[in-house]
Amino acid sequence: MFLSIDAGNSNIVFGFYDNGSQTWKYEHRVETKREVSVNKLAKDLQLFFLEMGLKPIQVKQIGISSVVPEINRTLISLSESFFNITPHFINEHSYSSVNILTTRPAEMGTDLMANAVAAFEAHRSACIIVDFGTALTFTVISDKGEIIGVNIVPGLKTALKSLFRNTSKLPEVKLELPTSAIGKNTIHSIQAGILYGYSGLVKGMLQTIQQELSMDFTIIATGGLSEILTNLKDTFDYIDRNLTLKGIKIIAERN
Ligand SMILES: Nc1ncnc2c1ncn2[C@@H]1O[C@H](COP(=O)(O)OP(=O)(O)O)[C@@H](O)[C@H]1O
Ligand SMILES: CC(C)(COP(=O)(O)O)[C@@H](O)C(=O)NCCC(=O)O
Ligand SMILES: [K+]
Repeated sequence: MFLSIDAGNSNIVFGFYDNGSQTWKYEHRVETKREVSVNKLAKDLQLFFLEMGLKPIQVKQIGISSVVPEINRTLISLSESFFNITPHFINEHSYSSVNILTTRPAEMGTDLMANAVAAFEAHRSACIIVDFGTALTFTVISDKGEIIGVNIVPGLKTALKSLFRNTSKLPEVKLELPTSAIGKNTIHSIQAGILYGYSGLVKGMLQTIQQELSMDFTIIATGGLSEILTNLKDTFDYIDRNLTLKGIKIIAERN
């Protein structure tokens, strides 16, 4: 099995690709804690392996993308101690063949790079990837697979949490699309505001980008919150929750 580790600002995702069935057969998610120890992660994984009837020796290769530098060392140590494998830790040198048309290519999140590589590998067309994570990001890729640019907005949950934290009377609500965009009580008002507001943001951003470049793109959604805005299902050509895991595997295997 190949193990992709995708360390995001909210979750560390361990995705296991089974070569036999050619599927992402197992997935384990843990909350991202900046202070986490190797031991704690190893114990979590051990329990997961026990539940799934897996053994560490079944993992033959590991690729890691992290946008949380505080835990990089921990993830590398975990790969070495739990799996006895030196992982491919993705950095800006891992994808030197990809043309990045931004002014500071090294700054770009390796998760966004992984998304871009996986999307272009699958579709071979100009794409925009909308990643619904802690941040909501739009990554624009040309029909030659070049990274044209990125757009970063607070994610749905991040916006909601910030509203809750910065007000006295507003509660943290469930991220569920209400039937009406006009709120009739506080909870409904927040849900309508965040969910219909973000639907408009996503549609508007995609339209603005496509107009600016005078071309159409294949639109791919990914990330933990990619299925919350159910009213956007016609806006996306594809929803692929495993896009980042796939990209990590492709990049690691090329290196
Ligand atoms: N299946 C799910 N259903 C609802 N919320 C989810 C699901 N998966 C992840 N989330 C939440 O979505 C948010 C973004 O998750 P994720 O895409 O993993 O973020 P990141 O990549 O920034 O760590 C987090 O708050 C996470 O708890
Ligand atoms: C934009 C991000 C915060 C997204 O992270 P996530 O929401 O997946 O946790 C991450 O890709 C990042 O820290 N990027 C570095 C800045 C950049 O991509 O330009
Ligand atoms: K992510």
